[in-house]
Amino acid sequence: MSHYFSEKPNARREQKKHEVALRGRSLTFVTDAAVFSKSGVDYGTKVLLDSFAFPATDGDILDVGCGWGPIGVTLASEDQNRMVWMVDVNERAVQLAQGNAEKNNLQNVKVLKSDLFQSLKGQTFAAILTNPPIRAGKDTIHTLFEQAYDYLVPGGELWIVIQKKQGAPSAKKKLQERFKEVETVRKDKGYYIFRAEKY
Ligand SMILES: C[S@@+](CC[C@H](N)C(=O)[O-])C[C@H]1O[C@@H](n2cnc3c(N)ncnc32)[C@H](O)[C@@H]1O
Repeated sequence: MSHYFSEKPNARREQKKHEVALRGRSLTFVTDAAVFSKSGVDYGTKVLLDSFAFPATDGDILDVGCGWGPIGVTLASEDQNRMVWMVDVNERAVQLAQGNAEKNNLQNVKVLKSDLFQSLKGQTFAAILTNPPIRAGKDTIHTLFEQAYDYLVPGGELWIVIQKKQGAPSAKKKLQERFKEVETVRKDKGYYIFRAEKY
């Protein structure tokens, strides 16, 4: 069986085009088999996008585990003066996110294959967003939180969506060990949005 987070999915191709409205913008995306939420925008991703506010701090934005790119493409389209980075360990996701940035005529996007932050050494970000790879396990999620802290500028913000049943309360505790302030921005149908600010 091919999981959505395999590095080199070998599932058959099943490309589909979607016209979607996100944060009031009409965007075009292509999805494919073996990439997370291939049939359209995940509900948690939509709640995260609807909740997000760009930080006051200047600087780049990062979408970790970008999948086919709904988070990064939407934010790059909204603020074309910021560079938006998208990374995923799944090569098919990286190709789709790159193609989706191009389909929406975006110049301010960088898409890289990366295991968490590995391909991002030396970069810093004003905001990091993630609909995290829960299926990769708790260790990966905790590493993601810890490394996100290191890659944020002072005052930078990590935004995450996580379902209550997937361990939202323990994720919040973990974030509070490291970040100055952890705010529950929204709770919607069991999806929690957390905003964690770096000291
Ligand atoms: C829940 S999905 C979210 C996808 C997309 N951001 C969205 O909102 O539809 C999590 C993503 O994390 C990716 N992923 C899993 N392990 C990863 C890792 N170690 N480094 C980077 N990305 C990873 C998966 O391939 C998947 O695309």
